[in-house]
Parts: sequence; structure tokens; C-alpha cells
Amino acid sequence: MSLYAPNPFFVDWIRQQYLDRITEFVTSKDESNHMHISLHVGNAQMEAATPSQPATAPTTAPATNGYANPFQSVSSTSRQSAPSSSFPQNNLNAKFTFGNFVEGKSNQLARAAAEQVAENPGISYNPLLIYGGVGLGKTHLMHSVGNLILQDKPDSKIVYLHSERFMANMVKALQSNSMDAFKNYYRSVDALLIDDIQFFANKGRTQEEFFHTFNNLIEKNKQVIITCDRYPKEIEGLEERLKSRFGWGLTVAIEPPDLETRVAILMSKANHSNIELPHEVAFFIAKRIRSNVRELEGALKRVIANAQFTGRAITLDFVKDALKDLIAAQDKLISIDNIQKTVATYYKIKVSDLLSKRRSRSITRPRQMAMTLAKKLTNHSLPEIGDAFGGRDHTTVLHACRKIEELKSESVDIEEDYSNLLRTLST
Ligand SMILES: Nc1ncnc2c1ncn2[C@@H]1O[C@H](COP(=O)(O)OP(=O)(O)OP(=O)(O)O)[C@@H](O)[C@H]1O
Repeated sequence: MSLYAPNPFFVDWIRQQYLDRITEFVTSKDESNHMHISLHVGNAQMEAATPSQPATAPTTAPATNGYANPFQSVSSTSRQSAPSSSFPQNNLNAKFTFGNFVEGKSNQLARAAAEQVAENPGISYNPLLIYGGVGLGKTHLMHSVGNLILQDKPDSKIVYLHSERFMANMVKALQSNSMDAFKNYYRSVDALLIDDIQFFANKGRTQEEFFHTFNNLIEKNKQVIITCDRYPKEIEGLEERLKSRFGWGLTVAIEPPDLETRVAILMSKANHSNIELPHEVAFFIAKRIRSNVRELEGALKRVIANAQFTGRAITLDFVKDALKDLIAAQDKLISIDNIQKTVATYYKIKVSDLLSKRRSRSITRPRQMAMTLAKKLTNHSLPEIGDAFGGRDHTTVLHACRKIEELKSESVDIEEDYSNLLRTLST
């Protein structure tokens, strides 16, 4: 049996995603006969009449209510009247919702903005840009928006994709002369959710294409949501015109969660897995695993798996043992040493300057910043931190922490330095 699709994308896509299922389905109708199905570019009637004519839309193409993705990276509703109910596949992860996103100081703004966008897509903030280090919930929030829009308006065409996928699809389209289909597809959506935009850096052609898609969607009041692992203006190799357009809507940061939020996330995840997690255990894990939520989740999964495997109760001692290598790795990662090196590199000074007695502003500020970060990110006491900074007194460390706190609220530069360093050290 021959099936026809309008272009090589469809052929590839159907071969990879559906051919087995189609074969199985057709064979199940006539079990005596294993049907061989071949896929071609073209159209059945045309093929029969004049095989050499250019392909047009096939009569046998899947019914897709107009937005099947020939580029294999779609997200949209699954409400299809197509041969297969999962046509096209839905890239929105239904598990990522606002309901299971734990709110804390570090993500409050991003979450509120995302909720606003989900309630008024294309109207409130367009584009919405969420940035922050890895594993902090950007993708989760993005999917939550998509899922909520779909819940309210199931017919909406939502496309979620990673920016590398956008690029790969564009390259495929270029290779097979299908740029029109590519453009039409991405410009026909109600919301485009595009993850990790930093991957566009130095990809001129992709940026060009995205630029036009972006403009087209924004002009039509279609929602665009973008995530990025850093403040977009910091991305080298990203065109200025894109950077400036990203700022048209709202740009919000997600910071690493504070201790209380980490505990709340653990409790919530454990609760969803029907696991009773003693509070002191959640507190212990949250205190030791600080880098990001993905790591936190990983640690909890490991604890749960170990407990189920060994049949032991989740006590503090059990968890200390189950996570000992992870904790050792974390401790190594955020050592005072590491903080000093990172801060020195950031401010382009030497580590020895941080430890020295020099008191010029260009050294004092970075030193205070490094002390503050050491207090925040390690378990060391004030005297231990003072010691590590050339044998200073604990009151100096305390003063440094207060000073930076004060400066952060007065100076955007200091606030930005602090956030940048925190992000670098926490990821
Ligand atoms: N506030 C939160 N509440 C509940 N779960 C969270 C929260 N933040 C992150 N997570 C979970 O942590 C994991 C990582 O989150 P996510 O993939 O959204 O991170 P990300 O910021 O997009 O990272 P990356 O930059 O690596 O793509 C996911 O399983 C997500 O559900």
C-alpha cells in the first residue's frame, strides 16, 4: 500500500512517528496479511495519472484542523479529528501546571506574570520573557501557561519548542525548499512558546527567521513567550534588534529558591508521590542541595527510590547516607574557595586581593560581595568566613553582609552583580 504526503517533512515525520502504528492498524483489519506500507511525496491521484508532476496536497494527508506540524516539534491541542487521536503530538507537558508550581520569593513575579499571560494571551505582556539559571522552573512556567490557555480555549493553537528545534526545523525546511510551509506554520499559531533562546547566539539565519516570525505574531497580538538562561542583553552573538524587541513586553527573572521555598517544593513533590517526608528531612535536603530545583527533585527521587528498594523508613540518618556523595559534590561546588575565584574573575581582580589588607573601593566591594555570598551559599559560620578572607574578624563579615544588602537596594549595578554571581555560583 502506498501513502502520500505533501512534502519530505511529512514523509519523514509520519515514518518516524506513525508508520508502525498505521501498519499495525491496517494489519489488524486483515490479520492474514501483513501489509507493507510505503510512503511517498505526492498525491495518490496525481501519482496514478502523471507521476512526474509536482506534488500538491495529498488527498490522503492527515486531517489536522490546519496546524499539524510537518516539522515534528509541535505542541497544540490534541483535539483532532485525524486518523490517529494523537495527531499531531502535543509537546505541552500536562504535568507542568500552575497548580504544582510552588511559589516563593524567587519566582513570585515570574509566576504572576505567567498567570496574567495565560489569562489574557496576546494582551497583557507580549512577549513575556522569563530568564534565570538552569533548573529553576522556566520551562515549567511556560508549559503552565500553555496548558492553562488550552484549558480555557481548547481550540487555541499553541506551539512549544526548544530553540534548537526551531533551528533544526528551519535547516530542514531550507534543505527541502519548504520555507513557505515553515513560515506559515509558525506564523499561524495563537501562542509560540520558545525555550532557551540563548541557543540562537551566533546563528544569524535562525535569528533572521525568528525575528520575522516574532514580528508577525506580535503584530497580530499572538502571544510569544521566551525563556533564556541569562538576561538577554548579556547574550553575545544575539542581534540588537532581537534584544530590543524582547524588551517590548515584560522581562522577569527567576532566582534560585530560598531555603523555605526549597523545603516547600520538597514537601509538595513528596506529597504528589504519596510519600510522607518528615519535615526535618525536607529541611536537611533543602539545606544541603541548593543549586536548583532539578537537583532538589533528583535528590528526593533518589531518597524515595532507596527507601523503596531497601524497605527502610525515611529518617534523617537514612537520608544522610543515601545522599552522601551528592552532598559531598555540592559542598565541593560551593566552597568559599570557589566563591572567591568566581568573584575575583567577575570583577577582574586577583583572589589574593580579596584576602589582602587593601582597602580601596575597587577591592573592598568585591570582598564584601564575596563574603556575603559565602554566608548565603555555604554553611560556614561568620568566624570561619572571616578566617578564609585573610583572617578577618566575624564582625567584618557581618558588616559586609549588611553593606551589600543596603547597596543592593540603592544601586542597580550592585543588585545586578549580586544576581549574576548568585546565578553563576548556583548553577
Ligand atoms: N517552583 C517550582 N515548583 C515545583 N517544581 C518546580 C519549581 N521550579 C522548578 N520545578 C521543577 O524543577 C524541574 C526543572 O524545572 P524546569 O525544567 O522548568 O527548569 P528550567 O528553568 O527550564 O531549566 P533549563 O534552563 O535547564 O531548561 C522541573 O521538574 C520542574 O517541575
